[in-house]
Amino acid sequence: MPSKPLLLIDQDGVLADFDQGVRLAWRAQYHSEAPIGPRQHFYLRDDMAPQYHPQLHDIYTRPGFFATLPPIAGAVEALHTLLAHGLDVHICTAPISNYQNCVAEKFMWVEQHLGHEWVSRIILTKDKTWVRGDILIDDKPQISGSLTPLWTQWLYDAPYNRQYHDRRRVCWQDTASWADLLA
Ligand SMILES: Nc1ncnc2c1ncn2[C@H]1C[C@H](O)[C@@H](COP(=O)(O)O)O1
Ligand SMILES: [Mg+2]
Repeated sequence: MPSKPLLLIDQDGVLADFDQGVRLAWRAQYHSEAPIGPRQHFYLRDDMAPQYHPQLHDIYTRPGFFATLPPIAGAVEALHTLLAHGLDVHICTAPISNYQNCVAEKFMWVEQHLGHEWVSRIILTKDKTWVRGDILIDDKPQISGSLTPLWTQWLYDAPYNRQYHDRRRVCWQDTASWADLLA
């Protein structure tokens, strides 16, 4: 690992809690728990029966969904710590194809939770393999794209990726899992 690696940090599932946002929105609208089975797949719809897919889609495409996602525990503090230690930290995030609310709201989320100076650290792309970096911290177990990535992925821990043991695993609250970035 280079002494000061260029870090790419995913947003949904690493900084902003997409799953919890869906659960909260579902509860608020339907006054019941979201009908999500055990989390085994990256995409939430793959852990939900098909009859609920339209309601799920409606939730995550509506205005306000991405802007109001709760932060993942420890994420905001971790990013400030990494920057304070001199690392070159960027937020590398893919918008959904129904981009109308998602794109602006991802920027709003970063400004609200990390501060305005972090907005210029956002890299928005549908294909993360085009982005240069040393390490990409991302919860998605299979990141596809048209290039061979220059970065190495560290898998951000989530229930739906625990069957993967081929990569380093990170969790903000487990400070030992990323402490060597600060060395
Ligand atoms: N768990 C998820 N289910 C459905 N859609 C998801 C999930 N996590 C993220 N997404 C969406 C929302 C994001 O804008 C894009 C890309 O996510 P990323 O964290 O940048 O890979 O997919
Ligand atoms: Mg993600």
